[in-house]
Amino acid sequence: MYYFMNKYSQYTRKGKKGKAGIKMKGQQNKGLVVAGFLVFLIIVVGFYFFLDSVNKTEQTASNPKGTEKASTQQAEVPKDPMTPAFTSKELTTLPGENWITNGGSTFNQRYSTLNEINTTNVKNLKGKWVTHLGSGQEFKYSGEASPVVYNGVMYIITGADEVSALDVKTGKNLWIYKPEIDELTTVCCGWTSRGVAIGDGLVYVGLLDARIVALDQKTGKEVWSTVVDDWKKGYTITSAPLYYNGKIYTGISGGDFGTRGRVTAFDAKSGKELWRFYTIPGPGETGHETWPSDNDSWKRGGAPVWQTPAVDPETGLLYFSTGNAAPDLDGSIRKGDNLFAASIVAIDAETGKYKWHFQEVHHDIWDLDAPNPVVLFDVELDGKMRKGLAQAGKTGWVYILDRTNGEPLIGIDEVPVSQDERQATSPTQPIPKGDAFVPQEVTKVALAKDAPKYEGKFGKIFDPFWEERLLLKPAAAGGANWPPSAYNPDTGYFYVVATDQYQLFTRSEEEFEEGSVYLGSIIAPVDDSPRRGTVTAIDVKTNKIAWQKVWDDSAYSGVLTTKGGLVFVGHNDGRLIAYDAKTGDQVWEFMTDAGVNAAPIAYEVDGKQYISVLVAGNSLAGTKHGDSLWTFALDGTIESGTTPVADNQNGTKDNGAVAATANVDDGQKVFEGNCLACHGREGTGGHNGPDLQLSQVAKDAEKVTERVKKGGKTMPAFGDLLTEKQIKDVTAYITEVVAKKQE
Ligand SMILES: O=C(O)c1cc(C(=O)O)c2c(n1)C(=O)C(=O)c1cc(C(=O)O)[nH]c1-2
Repeated sequence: MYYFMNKYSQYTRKGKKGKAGIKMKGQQNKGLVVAGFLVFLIIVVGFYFFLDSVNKTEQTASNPKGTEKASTQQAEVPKDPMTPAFTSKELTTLPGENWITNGGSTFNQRYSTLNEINTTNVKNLKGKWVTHLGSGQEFKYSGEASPVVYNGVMYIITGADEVSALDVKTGKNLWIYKPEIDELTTVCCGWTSRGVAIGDGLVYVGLLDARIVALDQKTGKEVWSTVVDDWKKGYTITSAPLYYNGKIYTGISGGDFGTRGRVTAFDAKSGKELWRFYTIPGPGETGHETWPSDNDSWKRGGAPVWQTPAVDPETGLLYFSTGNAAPDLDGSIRKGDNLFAASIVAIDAETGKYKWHFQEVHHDIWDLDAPNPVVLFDVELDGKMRKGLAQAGKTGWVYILDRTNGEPLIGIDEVPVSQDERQATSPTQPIPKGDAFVPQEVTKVALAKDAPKYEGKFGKIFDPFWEERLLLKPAAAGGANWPPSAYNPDTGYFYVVATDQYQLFTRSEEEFEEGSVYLGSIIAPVDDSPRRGTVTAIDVKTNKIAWQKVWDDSAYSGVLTTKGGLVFVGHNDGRLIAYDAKTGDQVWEFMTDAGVNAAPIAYEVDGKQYISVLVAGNSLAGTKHGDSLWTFALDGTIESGTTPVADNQNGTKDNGAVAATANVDDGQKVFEGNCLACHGREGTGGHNGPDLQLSQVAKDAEKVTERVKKGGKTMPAFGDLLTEKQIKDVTAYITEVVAKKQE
């Protein structure tokens, strides 16, 4: 690429020739001395500026793996961090030195071939560096991204959609990209991003305002920007894009806003759209007949794709899983199976043409869809190597398929599933043989009567005035939600983090209005019911559980597994934990400074293995927020639990003067920054949070203030996050504006 080329490139190449010519070592060759001097100069001028100067094309040709060492200097010559147009082989190779896609490779296995850190020595693992990314501490931001690393530079995105390039040796920030994003009012599930893609000298980012942008890898400046759809209609991007074969693939979120899901391919160099595959087929396309209602329900039928797809160059297919049909919780106005919602789908990676699908829940009305990324693996079954694909559903089941044709690798039966009689039109559900990793329950209750297993009082955080409701498990949050699973070829186990919790459902009528939440009914957490998390190893040959850890909180981070026989998972309480991949025995833990709600990665620097993870909390999991990128190594010196909490760099905790009177407009801003993700716009219900317009608590200022300060079981306490003035303002907004709307 042109703009990486400059005067230093020739010298660099000469230096490399010198290195390559080890036979020349010791010669008082003038050229070599010049080359050596230049290498020295380059090192002194600094890692980044040196790399700025390298001609990528020539480097790739002369040093494809970037592994040569300087013969004229003790210090190593830094490798070229400018990413080439990665070949499909590079992208499918399981990660070792680098971690170049969101899921480690286009197989999404999140398995590192490094084993320097292993079951024997992991007890010595300590923090090497911690970098505060300077954004993302506000409650509305969730830190869900895995970093990518290429030749010494890491790229990481925060919940504020700010991208940082970090020097992996020191954690030093090389540049930071702060996108210009409008004041968004329709972000369905909070401000978050699950990562970026890299390749061909660019960093590719999906933004919450439904744009996809490419950044210059060395400066962080925007090179191109393409609007995927209109955020005002509810479209948004939270997933990491995928770079493959000169293309960028991205899905789109917004299933709860009556959008039409899709995967779109763009030209990686220009950002030009190449094709789009709608996850709700239009007239004449395969699957359109599964939307028989003659009310155009398919046009706003959801089925978003908010995970990074996987690709297998051998099958030539792009694989991804899909979200809920819309409206999520009212099937009566969208009869039929509603393809391709709650499904695993395979399309031609080059043309975007449909190949096969597997629907996990037909005509889903519970929001038990399929947001967990698909994982590809090869496994020997009955003496034959098979091309497998696994996906962990919100249903609490793992679906294991043959990725060449979408047929189950292990049996899956169609069985009737309990659905509400008014809404169901197709009451069957594919249930895999094997073990579900969270118990299944869909229980109908009338008011607070006879809820099996759950003995608590309903509606602790809101008043029980609904006439009819259902108690469900798993809840809409899962089962397995977005936190990515991993596959370890050494153990043959598929590792899943999941949540086992109840949820209340009640029916309400809802008209479609463009750009507004379109759920169809209401779901809400059950404040005093038990919530557990599970970390589960599933044997892909049998679909049976090999081991399982049960936590007393949700497990909401994602998984890294390694050749060192380890499984790393983050905990809501701030710990990063390592288990023995084979036995599930806990072998290490380390306390960081906020909720660990993102999947860790592994890579190598100067022959030493590092583990990195974004530690920034999650609004839906209700964990403590932060803005740190933590990196661990065997020679690290930072002790567990010793790093101070980062200063809040976004000013929400200003401890400023408390104004005498509350300001409703200011309260609205506080609400939109902190409450909207769960409670929805104007409090009408979002994800996990009840509809405040129906709430009795929301009418009472004292109770609102108390709830905001102290939180409830599933609602976090904001007492430490907001100032007194902000709490007053938001109380005024809720009681004077939101709750009044019900009258
Ligand atoms: O339907 C959608 O488009 C959509 C998008 C997202 C998202 O993009 O974050 C979530 C969900 N649904 C969802 O159902 C859900 O439980 C969820 C949890 C989270 C999160 O960030 O923790 N996002 C989302």
